[in-house]
Amino acid sequence: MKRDAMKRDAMKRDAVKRDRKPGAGRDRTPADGRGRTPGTEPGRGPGAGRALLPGRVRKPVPGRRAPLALAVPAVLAVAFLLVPMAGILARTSWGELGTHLTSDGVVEALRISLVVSCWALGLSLLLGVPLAWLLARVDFPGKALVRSLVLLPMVLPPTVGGVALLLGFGRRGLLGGWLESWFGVQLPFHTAGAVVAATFVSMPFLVISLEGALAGLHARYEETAASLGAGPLRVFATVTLPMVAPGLAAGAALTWARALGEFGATITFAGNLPGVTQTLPLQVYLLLQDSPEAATSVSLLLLVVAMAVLVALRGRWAGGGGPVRGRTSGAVTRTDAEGGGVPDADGTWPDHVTGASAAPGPPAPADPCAAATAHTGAADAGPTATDGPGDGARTGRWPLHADVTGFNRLTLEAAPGTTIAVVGPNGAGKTTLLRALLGLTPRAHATLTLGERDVTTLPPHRRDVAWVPQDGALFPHLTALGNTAYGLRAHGTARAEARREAQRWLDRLGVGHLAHRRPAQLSGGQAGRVALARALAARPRLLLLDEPLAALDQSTRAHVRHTLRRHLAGFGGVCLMVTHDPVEAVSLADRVLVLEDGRALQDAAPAEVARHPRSPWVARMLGRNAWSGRATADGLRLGGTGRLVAADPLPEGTAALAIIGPEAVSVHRERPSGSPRNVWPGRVREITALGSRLRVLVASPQVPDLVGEITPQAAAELGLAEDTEVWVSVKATEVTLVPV
Ligand SMILES: Nc1ncnc2c1ncn2[C@@H]1O[C@H](COP(=O)(O)OP(=O)(O)OP(=O)(O)O)[C@@H](O)[C@H]1O
Repeated sequence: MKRDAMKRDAMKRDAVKRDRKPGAGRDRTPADGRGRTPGTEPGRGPGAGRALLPGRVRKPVPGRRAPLALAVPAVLAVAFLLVPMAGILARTSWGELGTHLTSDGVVEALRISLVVSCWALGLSLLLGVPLAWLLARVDFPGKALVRSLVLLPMVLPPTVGGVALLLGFGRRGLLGGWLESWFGVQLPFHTAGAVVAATFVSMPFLVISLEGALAGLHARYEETAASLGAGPLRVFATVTLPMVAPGLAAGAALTWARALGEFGATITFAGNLPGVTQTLPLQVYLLLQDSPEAATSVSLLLLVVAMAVLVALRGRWAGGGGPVRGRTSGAVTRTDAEGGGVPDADGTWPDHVTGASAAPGPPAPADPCAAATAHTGAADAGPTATDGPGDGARTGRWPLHADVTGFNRLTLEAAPGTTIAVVGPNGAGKTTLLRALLGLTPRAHATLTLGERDVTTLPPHRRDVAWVPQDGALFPHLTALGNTAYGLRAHGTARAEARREAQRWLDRLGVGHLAHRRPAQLSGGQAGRVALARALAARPRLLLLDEPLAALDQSTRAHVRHTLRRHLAGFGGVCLMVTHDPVEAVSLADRVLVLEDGRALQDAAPAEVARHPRSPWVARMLGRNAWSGRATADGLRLGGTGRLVAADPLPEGTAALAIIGPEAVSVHRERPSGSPRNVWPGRVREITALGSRLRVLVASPQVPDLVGEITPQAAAELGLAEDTEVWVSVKATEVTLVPV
């Protein structure tokens, strides 16, 4: 009964809260890399990387006219760039173009150029991709210096670069002699030397472009993939690379184009040997002396290639980091799955990547608990299983024990199947607690045992702890089905079976018909359900939900809450669910854990928390008035002169909270006579609708603000409006005192 009453309360409160809540994309701290527009993380990464991504520039305001003082120099700048290009076009001998471009020398130089630029691109990818990842993802001493070093060849005069290469890799260079005597490798005057020179000059384009893209890709995509069971390399291949594909493609194209046009470093380091190191730019230089028309023709060729690359890149630069919600086509270039170890859009990687057999596995159990058990069997057979005999894993039930230190300081014990709502004000440490349990933050450390298995020292992908971050973090390059199958594939389920089971999960969550849509084509609520399906399908032993229903509208919220309750009921692990929503806390949780400053202020059943909230924040979250003070013989002395009479006083001097339900507050136009012991004058500050009732906020000079709840009819009869002078009263029997 009490619980029902509390739910009703909470529902009302929920409606008010919804009005206040800005919704899914609400502001959050970027701490630990969370809570931003999906896919992007402003403020991180090198400015240089961003500078190479003109597509990120804010759209111009339509109809805005440029001030003359800016327009004139801008036009001059364009003209300055255009005139030399126009010069090439104007002076080209079009009749002889074919002859010039097919002469032996030019064809040979073109061949060398293509060989050199393709090798330079290959080398840049091989070395530059890991370097970009390191710069974007890892903090290490001297990082700024390394980044400057990477960028140096872009600003260094190429001839100086060539000299530097000579002194490093030339015959008398630091490494040159050693390279020659040990490996017989000579770089100067060899094509390999031209490749080295071109790589030296062009690799920075790849690194900064990719670093910018990686820095813009929010880490939670990779973290979520890890929580679904994917190891670091798999995460890199199946999430990171596909999501930064536009940035990588842009960087690769620029790198290739720059290598194709390389001149200064090549001639200084590798020389100008026809058929060996003489590339097209060197050929242009030579032709300029003997045959200026031919030089113009070859220049035109290089100009056209460079222009073609830039035109082809137009719009793709914008990809940079992760795709932004709502951007549909072209934002993410899917890397082909065939043989590449990259998932297809539906989700799943070729079996050779997962090591799973192509044969369909056993049919998936119909309910999640059974599914979890089935998975456990597989996991236990694997090399990571450390469960001892008699482990709950065999029965698919995993109690939780966690000792958390650092920012959070608490011990958590929970029986299998327990759902704990984690509540607390902003900054209380809710998300930090989840991240500590995942092993994702250095800010708090959790000693974690799930079943008999101590996972404390295991990396996130081997903990069997699934995480649904606040915005779901669906992988934008995969369909809903692909997202849901991700964890199954990471755990080695064969492709066909993973897809079948993923489809079943989507069906259960009511989004089966959207299986082939990508996240950008889903509404917030649909995406939330897919994120839940994905986490549940991964068959975790501990499920972490960070405000799972926050993005949903009221009716969807009710539906998904119902579905979630059903699935959580069959779940053999523990579920921790961060929420600001009292309805969620009350209707889904067996326990409510109240955090404040990283500590557990209260950990009790929802009804108990509602009856005796130990913090004003929780009381208010549950829609109740909460005043703190010190117990007196007949009630509570509030700060200042305020007094409150309670029917069940606490020992005098006890620090306590007085909890008053809004329905217990009566509002009058005249001072009431009769039984109420608590009567104060006040003024209506605000009236808000809450379902079929009104909440009236009254400010009083004698006590803290008080919220009362009345019917619209009563409000009309009292003639209430903002600023109306009123009296409020509360019976002593309606005041609950809770020691804090
Ligand atoms: N990476 C970080 N570096 C430094 N401080 C951080 C980091 N992440 C979080 N914090 C701080 O730790 C405290 C707890 O943050 P946390 O995100 O866990 O709170 P929360 O309870 O989840 O808050 P909210 O309700 O706003 O999501 C806050 O004071 C926050 O500013």
